[in-house]
Amino acid sequence: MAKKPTACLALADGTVFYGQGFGAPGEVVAELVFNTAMTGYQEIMTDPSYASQIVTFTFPHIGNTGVTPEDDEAQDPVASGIVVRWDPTDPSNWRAASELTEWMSRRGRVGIGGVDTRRLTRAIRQQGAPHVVLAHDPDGNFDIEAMVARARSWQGLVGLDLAKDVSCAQSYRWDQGAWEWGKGFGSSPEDKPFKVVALDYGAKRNILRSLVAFGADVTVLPATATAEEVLAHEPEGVFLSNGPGDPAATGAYAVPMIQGLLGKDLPIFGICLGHQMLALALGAKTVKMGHGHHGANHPVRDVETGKVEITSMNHGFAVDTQSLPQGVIETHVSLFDGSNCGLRMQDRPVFSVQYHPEAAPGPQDSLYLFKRFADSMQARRG
Ligand SMILES: NC(=O)CC[C@H](N)C(=O)O
Repeated sequence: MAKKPTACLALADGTVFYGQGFGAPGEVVAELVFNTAMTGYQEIMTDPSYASQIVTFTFPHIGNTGVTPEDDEAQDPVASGIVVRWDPTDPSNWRAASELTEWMSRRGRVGIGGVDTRRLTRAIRQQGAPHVVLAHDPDGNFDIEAMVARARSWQGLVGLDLAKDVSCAQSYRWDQGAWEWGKGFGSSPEDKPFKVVALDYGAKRNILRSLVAFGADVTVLPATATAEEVLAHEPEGVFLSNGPGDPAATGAYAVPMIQGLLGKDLPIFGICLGHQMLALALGAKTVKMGHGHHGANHPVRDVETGKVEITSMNHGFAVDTQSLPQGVIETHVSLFDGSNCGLRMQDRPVFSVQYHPEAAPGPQDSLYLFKRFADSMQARRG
């Protein structure tokens, strides 16, 4: 006999998927996306850019590497919930410190297993990321009509400002180390680290580690810091982080802060939300995509060299290429749909990318961008 469903997922169009609940009981409303990465579910769930989103994993064996604090991209899981094909797999990796389901229960995150994720992914591709309600009730009581109504009336991510909610409350110095791969810089005693201010709009830890790996001494500032507050640190370069929500909704703080830095002859490097907000500050526009890009194998072409990088991606908004003003060059494009994936100012060391050179999870093809940022700070020293 089929098991009684203990979780269900209701889409705003009325489609309902039943399955087995795991993690914490509860009900969440969010935007539903799919992620095609074959590994790294923990990094994905703790990436602050996933606030107010539920992630469908197209890879079926979720749980197989367990969970380890070393792989957290933030203090806690941030994605509102997850959808998987099978019940979570038992951990079989030597690094596992706990089990996925137990970790999710402790951290109050909802999951549903036993869902036909191929069918669901097709629905997401056709509809564009739908608004959904995910409920987990061990007794199996669901008010489907109320769930669909809640999904329908949810405002969605367009216009939603989430970056300042996931940002740090106070500034701090990143002292939790670097990855090994950037080493090389710092090997000689004359190497003086570059003073970098990183604006935290929901920064992934691996970005901060990567900045340090390429020679930075990183001070992290809250999302609402002003240009004056940033400049008071006398940075040699400024980094703009990834983050959740609509970039256009940060117009009250991030965009004017960036505009205040643009005239200052400072290297600026942005990733994902940071890229989008830099584009807005330069006078371009951002748009909501259909189902967005979420995965660890997206091909991107470097327009200037012709080289193709395989990249990690997580975004549902994009910079409108047509809106880039004069003096701002498109540097990278997605080979999946031609959307904008990078820009730079023609006459200044100001550049950004839509994808994630820090990986976590994903390939490390694009690490050179951290080196480019370090090189521009070195050049400024003269
Ligand atoms: N990873 C990110 O920084 C995401 C940026 C933005 N929230 C988007 O979805 O496009």
